[in-house]
Amino acid sequence: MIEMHDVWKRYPNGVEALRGIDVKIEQGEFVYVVGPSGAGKSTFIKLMYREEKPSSGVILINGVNVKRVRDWKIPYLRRNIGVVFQDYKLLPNMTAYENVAFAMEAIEAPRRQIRRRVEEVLELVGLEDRMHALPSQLSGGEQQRVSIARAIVNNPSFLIADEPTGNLDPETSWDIMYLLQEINNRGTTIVMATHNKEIVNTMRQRVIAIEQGVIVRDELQGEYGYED
Ligand SMILES: Nc1ncnc2c1ncn2[C@@H]1O[C@H](COP(=O)(O)OP(=O)(O)OP(=O)(O)O)[C@@H](O)[C@H]1O
Repeated sequence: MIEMHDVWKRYPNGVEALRGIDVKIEQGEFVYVVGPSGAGKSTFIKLMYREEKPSSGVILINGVNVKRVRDWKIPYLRRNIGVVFQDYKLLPNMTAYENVAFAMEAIEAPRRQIRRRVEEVLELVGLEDRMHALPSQLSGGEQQRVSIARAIVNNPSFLIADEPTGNLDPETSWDIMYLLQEINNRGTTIVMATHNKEIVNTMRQRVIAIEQGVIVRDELQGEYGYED
């Protein structure tokens, strides 16, 4: 479970990106985070994987207060949280296989486990035939599949995605959504910030809307609710 209690985020330049966030996300949920540009969606998501720290308030990830986690323990916290970005963030000089394996090497998984598990997740995302390709040899949708494989390879409880379909055409975006749905069906909690109205309105999952740093709407089977 992810819990936030009266969470505020003030950046050093004085911008208050989040102003008193209270939220609970249970294991197994699929949650869309929507809202206008600059509303605080990315900040909300960055706090979950501790890319940013809250200025005040408490964030618990499976009961662990992320503020109290010492820096050297962050890799262990992150092991439980896979992250997917709009621009994939793959290492350009490593193959698809190596990009995914790297995430297991980082947590010092046993070598014999790595090969089996990396092949398994690349198969799950439909890339078993492309595993020795470099990112530059893959389409945007394929690169996003690699990044999803990398995010789930260590079996995290949570998958956090910031605009994962932002650079993809509508058809490829839907392929990625079906993949995320399949991962959610297997028990992984998914939190996804998005501007994709069609996807949110078709999937009808929980929707949290943020405006000016405040949660203004939190609905099960919600709608996108904006025009863009
Ligand atoms: N590192 C930072 N330093 C200072 N201000 C920041 C920083 N990151 C974000 N902000 C500001 O905080 C506010 C919220 O930004 P955030 O990126 O969380 O919004 P967003 O809802 O994700 O927007 P978008 O939909 O455009 O990605 C904005 O006013 C932004 O300019």
